[in-house]
Amino acid sequence: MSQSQNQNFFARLGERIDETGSVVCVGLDPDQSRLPDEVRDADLPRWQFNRRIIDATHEHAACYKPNAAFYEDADGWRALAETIAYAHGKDVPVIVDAKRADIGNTARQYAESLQDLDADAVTVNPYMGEDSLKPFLSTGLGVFILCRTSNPGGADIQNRELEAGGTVYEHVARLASTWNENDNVGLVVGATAPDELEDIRRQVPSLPFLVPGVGAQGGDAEAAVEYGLNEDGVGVVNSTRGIIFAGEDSDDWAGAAGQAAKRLKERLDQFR
Ligand SMILES: O=c1ccn([C@@H]2O[C@H](COP(=O)(O)O)[C@@H](O)[C@H]2O)c(=O)[nH]1
Repeated sequence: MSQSQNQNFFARLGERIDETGSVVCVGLDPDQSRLPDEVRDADLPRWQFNRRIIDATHEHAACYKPNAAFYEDADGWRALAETIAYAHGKDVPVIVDAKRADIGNTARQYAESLQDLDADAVTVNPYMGEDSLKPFLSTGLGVFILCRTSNPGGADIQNRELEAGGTVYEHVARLASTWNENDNVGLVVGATAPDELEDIRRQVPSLPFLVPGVGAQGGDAEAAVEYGLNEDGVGVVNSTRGIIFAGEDSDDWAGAAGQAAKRLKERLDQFR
């Protein structure tokens, strides 16, 4: 277990938010078809890209969020491990957006491999129920449970009304509270669903949210801050393509990412 995994994730995240004055979660999804020429021929281009993005953005980053989908090959896993170590060197916690869950025996392997990678937190999918999440909940990892996702189809299942009353996403939010025995549970709630964000915040005032969907997905930044942060001001708002590819056509692509992270921090600050 790393030093960062010894401290409660949300306590550490709260400290980082205080240190930087930022609730920006910078996504690190190094789409290989969009990497600048400068890093394409390097050893581990995704890692070289991330290193430059981290250098340019860390002052404005409450945390980083690499999405596992962009690393799921042999070189990718190495690039992800280097990226996490480098972010830690800058004192920034890392959420691996992996949306994991499985039967307990398999989920244990997922949880162990994320701990080996030195992730600080992970996203998980609640669809398979409590036993599929227990291996994550019982670690030192922060665990963000998908509650109301930002994609257009997020409403298909998550907004369904239950016969017993309330919606599926409300049920997930309530269950998540009961699974929070180790104070390490948060929720993923998209900024593209501001009404649901407000509703979920009312149901669970103390859980921190990871709010994706501002930037490229056009979500509501004000609602993301107003409802994404818990009563202690802990929670983060993610933007990925809007930051890391802000300078896609520029020679100073890393500088442009730094400026985009700073601009988002300042925009979100207006609502804190
Ligand atoms: O509901 C969700 C859950 C996860 N994501 C992930 O966040 C980033 C968003 O990237 P943008 O470029 O800022 O759109 C990406 O990794 C998604 O897979 C999400 O968008 N919505």
